[in-house]
Amino acid sequence: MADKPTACLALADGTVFFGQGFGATGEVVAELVFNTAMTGYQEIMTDPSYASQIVTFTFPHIGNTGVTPEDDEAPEPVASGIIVKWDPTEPSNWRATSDLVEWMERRGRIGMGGVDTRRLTRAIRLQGAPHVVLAHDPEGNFDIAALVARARDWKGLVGLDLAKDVSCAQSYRWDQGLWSWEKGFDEAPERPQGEKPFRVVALDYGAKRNILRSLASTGAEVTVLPATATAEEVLAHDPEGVFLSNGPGDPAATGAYAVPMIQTLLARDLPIFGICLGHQMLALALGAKTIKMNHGHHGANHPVKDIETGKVEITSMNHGFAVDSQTLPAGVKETHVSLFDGSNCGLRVEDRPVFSVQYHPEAAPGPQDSFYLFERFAEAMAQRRAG
Ligand SMILES: NC(=O)CC[C@H](N)C(=O)O
Repeated sequence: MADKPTACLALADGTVFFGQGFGATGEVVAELVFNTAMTGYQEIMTDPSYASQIVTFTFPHIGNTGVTPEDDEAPEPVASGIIVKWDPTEPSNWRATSDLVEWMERRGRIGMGGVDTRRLTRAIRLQGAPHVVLAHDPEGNFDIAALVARARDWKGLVGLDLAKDVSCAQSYRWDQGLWSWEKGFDEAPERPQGEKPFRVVALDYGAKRNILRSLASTGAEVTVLPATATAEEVLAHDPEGVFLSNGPGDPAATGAYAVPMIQTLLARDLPIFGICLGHQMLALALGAKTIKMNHGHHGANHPVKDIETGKVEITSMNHGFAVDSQTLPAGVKETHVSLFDGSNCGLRVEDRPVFSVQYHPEAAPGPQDSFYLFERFAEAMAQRRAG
């Protein structure tokens, strides 16, 4: 590390970490979380669910595969910043079109290297995801007291509705490729001759692209609607299935629009599938409650048990809120639990094709054990078609 630190991370409790800044300069206030994935930093940074969060990576080598537009989960990085063990290295990857530092600089995202990320991760685990300010100044001038005060004054994610901010402005038809566990990118799904694709409406609360690709690859024609779309607007597309996406912020803060919209849809006989924020909002619409977790789950190696089959899936995770399984009403079954802490990871409505999971079956990055959930959704639509 050079002599004078050029980046500074101030926690609301007064703890300060110094390091070398890279990417954009300036300062940003956010919640700090740690992510344990070994690869996929670009997908993580562009996952819209990371709005108002800074990610510290526990894996030490971040940046060494560069960046490529193919790996963007959204048009821009959404995470407010990143903290890494050491400065990103020169990329060594035939797919790379740019390096991480330049990419972050052009897109206004602050990075800090040279940090003891193990110590930082322990601090997050002990005190819960802290409110922080990350500052990068090439001159190394920091007003520490002011940074700590700003972190302390920030209200945090509880009660914060961010889904409608990161959602698309207008509805559109997904036509940007496919992805499937068996075929990888961009191979057309094989559908029986003459069979029409399923009409799926996907509500965009901050949807990752690989979710939309995965839906399309199971034979769906996906129409994406903005977060604030009403039930009437959804039903005007005559959907055969409705998908509720992942997204940032507090699920309970979407009560003004998403939850009542989902309740109206639940009165119809429609397959509904939700992921992450979509799972939490579906639970709220069914009458359950959500809670803020201590430090959440962020990584690509989280074991989850399917209670009904006993099978364990290794999953990709990114959430700081969770459904309180004690509050699931009669007729709603818990289907999956985290083997790390027993928290709720899935639900289904008994005798109806309505289900959701807390984790990310589309991976990006992560293991692909859970892709079967997209097939389950397609199967539910096929059954509905068959009458
Ligand atoms: N990935 C997501 O959809 C995250 C959902 C929600 N914002 C949470 O942190 O729990």
